[in-house]
Amino acid sequence: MSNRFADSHTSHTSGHQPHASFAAPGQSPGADVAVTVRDLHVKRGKTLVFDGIDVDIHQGQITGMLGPSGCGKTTLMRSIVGVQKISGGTVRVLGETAGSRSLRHRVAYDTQASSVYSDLTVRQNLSYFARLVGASRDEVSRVIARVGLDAQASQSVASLSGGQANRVSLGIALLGGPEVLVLDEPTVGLDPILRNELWDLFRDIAAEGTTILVSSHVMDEALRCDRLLLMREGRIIADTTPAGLLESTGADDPDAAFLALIDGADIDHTASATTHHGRHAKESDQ
Ligand SMILES: Nc1ncnc2c1ncn2[C@@H]1O[C@H](COP(=O)(O)OP(=O)(O)OP(=O)(O)O)[C@@H](O)[C@H]1O
Repeated sequence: MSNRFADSHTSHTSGHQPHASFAAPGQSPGADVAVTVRDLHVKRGKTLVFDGIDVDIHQGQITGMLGPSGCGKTTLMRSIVGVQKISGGTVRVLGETAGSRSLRHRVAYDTQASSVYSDLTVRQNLSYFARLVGASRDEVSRVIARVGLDAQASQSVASLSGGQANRVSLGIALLGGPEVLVLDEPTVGLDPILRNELWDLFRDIAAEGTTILVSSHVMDEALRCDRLLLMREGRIIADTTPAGLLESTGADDPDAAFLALIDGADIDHTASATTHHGRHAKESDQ
């Protein structure tokens, strides 16, 4: 069975509600920030994934989270959605603590591994999840059209192409019109044409005011984002824009830019490790 599941959804009636805005570093005061992460520490098993990271995600933008496998993209997404146990710091989403009950219907999460029922049709899948979130039958039809699956609505998910199946999963996350949409590698395994189609859809959804956080390790997808968080080994090595990334590194393409950043980050990492080390040494001296 294909495994995709949208963990939480916005209720149809909640709409886009006003929320507190935060001034983010490098942003003008009053700029709307949907997600604020401060000094986040996360340990998973024996792995210290984050040792104090700060992130801001701006409202109504597509923020891409890119970095090699294991750098912490899923862990950061899980922290934002509120399903990750954190050992320190704060994660605020739409002015509330991540994972708060009040966010359950305002934040949708499309994980890498979840549960679309492959033996059910597209409409049956959407209808099932719509019942869970209290979305209407009309909304199911609207979402099916939104993700371009009208012609496949009566087909079983098992009979769909990979790109179509991904759109079922995205449709489930869209039920209820979430204000924040967190998508973990939604284009993985898709050919460039299908990836392009899906990114066009993300762009349309963001244009309606939805904040989208999307992870990928395909660097060319970076160019489709408004904002980029580039990660490596549990650190944010750049919080930038596509143009800023190319400009600051002088690279012609995002792959080369990322490699250039890694070179620079290795220097930063040494500096930051020294700082941490120094602080810890001082603390242990006390
Ligand atoms: N359940 C777990 N127990 C122990 N360590 C874990 C667990 N889940 C993840 N990790 C470790 O945490 C780190 C970050 O993993 P994470 O899944 O967030 O990375 P990622 O960037 O999303 O990777 P990918 O692109 O492969 O999905 C990795 O070193 C991983 O091995």
